[in-house]
Amino acid sequence: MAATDTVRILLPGNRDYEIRIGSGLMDERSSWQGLPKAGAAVVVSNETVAPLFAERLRSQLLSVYPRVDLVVLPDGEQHKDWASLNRICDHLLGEAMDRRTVLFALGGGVIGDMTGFAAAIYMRGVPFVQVPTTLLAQVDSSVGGKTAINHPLGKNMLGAFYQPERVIADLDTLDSLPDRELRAGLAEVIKYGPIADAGFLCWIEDNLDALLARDKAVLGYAVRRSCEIKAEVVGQDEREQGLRAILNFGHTIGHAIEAGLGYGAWLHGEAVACGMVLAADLSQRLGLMPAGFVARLRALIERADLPVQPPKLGAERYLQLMRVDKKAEAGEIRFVLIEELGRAGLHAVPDALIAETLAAHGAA
Ligand SMILES: NC(=O)c1ccc[n+]([C@@H]2O[C@H](COP(=O)([O-])OP(=O)(O)OC[C@H]3O[C@@H](n4cnc5c(N)ncnc54)[C@H](O)[C@@H]3O)[C@@H](O)[C@H]2O)c1
Ligand SMILES: O=C(O)C(=O)C[C@@H](O)[C@H](O)[C@H](O)COP(=O)(O)O
Ligand SMILES: [Zn+2]
Repeated sequence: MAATDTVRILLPGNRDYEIRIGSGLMDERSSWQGLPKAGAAVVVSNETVAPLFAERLRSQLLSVYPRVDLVVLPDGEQHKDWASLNRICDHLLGEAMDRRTVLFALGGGVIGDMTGFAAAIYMRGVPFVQVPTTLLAQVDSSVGGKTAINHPLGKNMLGAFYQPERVIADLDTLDSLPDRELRAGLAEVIKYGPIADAGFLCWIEDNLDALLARDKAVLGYAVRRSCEIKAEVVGQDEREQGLRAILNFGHTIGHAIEAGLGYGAWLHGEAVACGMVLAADLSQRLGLMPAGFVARLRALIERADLPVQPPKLGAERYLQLMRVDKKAEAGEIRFVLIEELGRAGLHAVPDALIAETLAAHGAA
């Protein structure tokens, strides 16, 4: 078994938690020791992931908690909604779970975001642990405490900042992940290069084939470096008052694509990949980056077999969707743009330039 990597996220008020990354962590007793004590644990998962891992997790947790329940939700981004959130809350209340109860999010980002939100609001807050089983969740969504559900009018519009007790990223769980989901996760890995670490972008370019071939050591490094970058950013700006917005590179258009097409039509990572190409293009149009950067990022995204051509929703529809983006202020749409390789910032972009860029990419 490979060694476990631990990334620690340090937060204001002397709060911190560990992100443990490695093979076989699910079946390791120490993964589940030292968590808050409770009379019960509740594992939240979905119809796809529960049959794969829930019994293994449950049997480990039974050595720590006297009772371990399982809540199984329908699978899919279209179910990241009130109905699913209510199902978690209904179970907790129906079983009279007290405020010490520990929730375990077993699955991808959809389960992680919803379980975290349920933990944030149940009895005004119970502890929760992230057990991410997709690449996307291991490199991004399980870390940093953004929890949410979607609204038909906008992505992740209802949620809370609420940090987990620990993240257990068992690389072996990725063995069963469909290729399309692996590629979607790579979009968020690629994101970290332009916004924070030019060297990591080169490393991804050099190792993309190994990542796609699921080389465990290479995947492990991608997860660790991604978590290190995210932990560093979130540690400085937990509630997105400034710096943290850089993690939204590619998301302004990405979220518009997801909501505009209906949740689940494109995967989150696919929408972000395409959104990064357009945001890179905007960075060039505003004179921040040379054309070579746009071509380089686009080539990498294409090599990862991720989409670079946005759906044709029309400029007006895109603008309407982006006006409810969380980064928008007073109707002004703001994008995370690349300022130099490894550095990004938030920029207000005029509607006309956005429309021009969308048209240039066949989206208008
Ligand atoms: N909170 C954050 O900071 C943050 C960051 C990035 C993304 N997100 C959110 O995360 C979500 C996307 O997450 P995702 O890409 O993990 O999608 P997902 O949770 O829908 O999982 C993708 C698919 O893979 C399946 N799956 C999960 N693990 C598996 C495994 N080991 N083997 C086989 N199948 C498996 C799932 O059932 C699902 O069908 C979006 O809702 C996005 O908004 C949140
Ligand atoms: O953690 C963050 O901050 C991010 O922006 C990470 C993103 O990859 C993620 O998709 C996040 O959920 C988007 O946040 P939102 O605030 O735009 O909903
Ligand atoms: Zn994202």
